[in-house]
Amino acid sequence: MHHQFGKGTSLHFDDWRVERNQHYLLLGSSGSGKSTLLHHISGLLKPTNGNIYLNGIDIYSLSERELDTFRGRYIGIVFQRPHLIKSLTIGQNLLLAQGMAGYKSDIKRIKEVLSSLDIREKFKSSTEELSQGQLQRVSIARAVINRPKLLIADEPTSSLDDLNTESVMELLLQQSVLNKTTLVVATHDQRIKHFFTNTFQL
Ligand SMILES: Nc1ncnc2c1ncn2[C@@H]1O[C@H](COP(=O)(O)OP(=O)(O)OP(=O)(O)O)[C@@H](O)[C@H]1O
Repeated sequence: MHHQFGKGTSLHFDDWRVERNQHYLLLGSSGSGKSTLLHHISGLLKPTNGNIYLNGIDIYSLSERELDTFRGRYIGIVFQRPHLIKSLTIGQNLLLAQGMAGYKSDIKRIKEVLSSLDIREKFKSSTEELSQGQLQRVSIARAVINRPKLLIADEPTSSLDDLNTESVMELLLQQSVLNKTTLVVATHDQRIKHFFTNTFQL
């Protein structure tokens, strides 16, 4: 696969096959193209050449609208920062994620996911009432709420101390097992290497 940014950087990626329910670490130094590749596989950036198949579907053959729904249903993304909507409660943020994927509201599911992340009591709280660690849990909750096939995390630990790094990694692995989701974590953080047997080096 290949990506060309205008007349600037040209990136080449070897073929990468990701097996269902496995955990993968995407490693590469700064500028090697980790975020670009994550954008490709998240359905956010069409590669200049090459295809991305998820569940047998060539995702960039979908219309923009179909791809939006597909992404909401099958791909969960944990960004470095939570990106929650401040004017909504935690519960409402998760309801929105269900709606965006074309699903009906399922409050039982929301409470179940919040419980599994130990923040069930924050359902009615506003985002300002939560600590950074709790917000990161909400962001993991939002990523798994629709039981995606693929859970992607971009540098989830680079700004965390050692203790929080361990705990976020344990949560991501636990949630991927609980929701039967393939996990892909991109990082240059050597501290989390030992959590993975599968690595893809850029
Ligand atoms: N929108 C863009 N326009 C032009 N060049 C870009 C664009 N996005 C990324 N690049 C270039 O592509 C290369 C890869 O960038 P990318 O962000 O994918 O790397 P990365 O491995 O995620 O880096 P980091 O670990 O520093 O976040 C870099 O040289 C970057 O300058």
